[in-house]
Amino acid sequence: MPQYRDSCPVAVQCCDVRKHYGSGRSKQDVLCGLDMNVPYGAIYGLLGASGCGKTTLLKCIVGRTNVHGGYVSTLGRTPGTSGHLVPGRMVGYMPQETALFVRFTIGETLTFFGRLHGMSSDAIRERTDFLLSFLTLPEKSRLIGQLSGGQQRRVSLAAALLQEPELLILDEPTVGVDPVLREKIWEHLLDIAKSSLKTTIIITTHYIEEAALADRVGLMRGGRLLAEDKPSTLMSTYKLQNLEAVFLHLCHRDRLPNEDDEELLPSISLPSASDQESVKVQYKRPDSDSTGDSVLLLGGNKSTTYGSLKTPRDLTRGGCEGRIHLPIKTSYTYSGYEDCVVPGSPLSKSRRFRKMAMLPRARNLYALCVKNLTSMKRNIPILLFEFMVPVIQIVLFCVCIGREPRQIPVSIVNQDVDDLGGLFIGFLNNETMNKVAEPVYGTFEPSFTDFMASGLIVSATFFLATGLTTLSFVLERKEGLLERMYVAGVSALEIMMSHVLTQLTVMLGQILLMLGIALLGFQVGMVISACCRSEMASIQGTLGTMYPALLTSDIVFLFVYLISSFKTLFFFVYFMSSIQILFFLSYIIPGIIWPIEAMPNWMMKISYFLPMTYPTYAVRSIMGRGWSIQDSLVWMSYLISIAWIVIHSVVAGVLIHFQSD
Ligand SMILES: Nc1ncnc2c1ncn2[C@@H]1O[C@H](COP(=O)(O)OP(=O)(O)OP(=O)(O)O)[C@@H](O)[C@H]1O
Repeated sequence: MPQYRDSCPVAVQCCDVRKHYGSGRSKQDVLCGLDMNVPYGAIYGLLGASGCGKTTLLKCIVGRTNVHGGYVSTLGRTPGTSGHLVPGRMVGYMPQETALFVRFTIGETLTFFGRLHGMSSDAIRERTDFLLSFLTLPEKSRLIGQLSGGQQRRVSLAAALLQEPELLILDEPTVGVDPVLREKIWEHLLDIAKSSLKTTIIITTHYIEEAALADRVGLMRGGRLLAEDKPSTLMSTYKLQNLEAVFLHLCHRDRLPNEDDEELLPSISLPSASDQESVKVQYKRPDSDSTGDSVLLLGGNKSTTYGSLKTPRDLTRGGCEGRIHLPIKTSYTYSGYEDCVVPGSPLSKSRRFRKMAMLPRARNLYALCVKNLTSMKRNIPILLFEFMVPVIQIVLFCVCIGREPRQIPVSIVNQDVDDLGGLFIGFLNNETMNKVAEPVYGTFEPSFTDFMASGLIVSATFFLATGLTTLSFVLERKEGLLERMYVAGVSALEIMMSHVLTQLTVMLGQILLMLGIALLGFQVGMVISACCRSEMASIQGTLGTMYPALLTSDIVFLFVYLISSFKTLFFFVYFMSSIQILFFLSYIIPGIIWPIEAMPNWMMKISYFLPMTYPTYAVRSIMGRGWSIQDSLVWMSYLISIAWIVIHSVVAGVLIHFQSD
């Protein structure tokens, strides 16, 4: 039995939780000093109007977003701290959106999440079979995209139930589900909560009466709980027939802070209070004559309450000096569990950092790579497109550039006085002219075609990978899939690495295809000479240098993460149009079209630091001059590529971390 069950009977505890979005004038307070207690093994129904902050609260509970005040404890610890499996396999999360891969089958979807949770193949198969029959789903080979809306929601529920988590969080699971199935889902929830598994369930719903089946309900408004208790207790306390009436009654009674409460809110003037100083406060209930007093222990950023009075809402905002408005309206929502010791604390900066620096896990990488490859397999037109574009590029390039000139119009400027030259030229016609010598090749090594072909190969694959991976990220984020993967314990670094690995495979194929066309279709000299060279070193070098070229694609992921943090396709379009600028950065400055030696000195220096400059030169030297890994230019290309990868990964990781809210 986990340790927290002995020390604390609550699976989830929120104390004075505050959370806002935005800053400055656009700051929006979403959670305003919310307190919540979810007993272990209970079904907790979270009710509230649209936009009152339910989803935000759930995100705080699963550790997907940081709180700005107060603390959250989930299954005994602060969510998101290192070593805690929340987010991870201890929590099953069904978001509001269906959040499924539409091109996957039901079986593939559940296998993907099972792998992320470290389940064996047998366990996945067994649970899949059970969930399919329990949720009356069609056979597992059916594509998600071909299921009805209700069936898709049931698959989403199955993915949350798959690993039999200790905490199940369901954000409106019964929306769009028929009444029969809704009843069945509730039966199952009651079953798993009461069985030996003792799963704790938090469920949000707009169907208030459905929540009467829960062990405990929390009625939420304006970012805080108006009341929290057993449904029957709430109804008897307020002498009302149903939960809906209780909710309406509480909403009428409640007025949001700063409305017109001056005479109701007693205020006190405090002397300057330093950390851990205690202050005795007298208070009076607004709706009765009863009075009492309470001792508050004040801290710099926190305050703790002794007695029945809860933490003053304005304490943290205004600091410990001056007037404090006591939140009378919420001061009597008794939270219970007085003796509970909650081993949680606000997420500290050092903990955040530890979480960010987490090493990628092979299990997650494997599951993500299989997912990426399955996505590719299911999207043949896109895959063909990925291979066709570089082919078209190399063919057009070889057809149009570097060939022997023909049909060139020639004119002669003749300045002799007697116009004898003009007379002579007048006698010339197409038959008079005859070629007197074969054109001489090989004067310049490498030729212009050779010069550009290497750069083209490096950059053609680069652009396509950027666009397609970005698109996949934006869509996954938009459909809530990224959120779901994060809650399953996947890190941003793992998602990024899985895309690097799968794109590398595709890019290797693209490069071989382009080389084949350049060699067989157009006899590009440099490719021929590289292939004819028999020394082992040359072959190794040629292949080896492909890797820096491939790895430079990592720059993709900086853009990918920046863009995927925005939720609309607008930014994808914006990104694609900014390719104009990227053209200069990737074709002109790295010396793909024209040698960098012809640039001013300062520009040359900048060029050396760009990700494609060294790999392009290295490929050119290996193919044209037979250089190998021993040559400085070749190994420098590796170093520069690796440095770019590290820089991008760190920058992308930091950006994602701070944009995750
Ligand atoms: N990422 C975000 N950035 C800015 N504001 C946000 C963000 N997420 C939510 N909000 C805002 O916070 C408030 C609460 O949103 P939340 O999704 O938590 O509400 P909810 O109670 O779950 O609503 P519903 O029942 O309609 O799903 C809303 O006003 C919403 O616009």
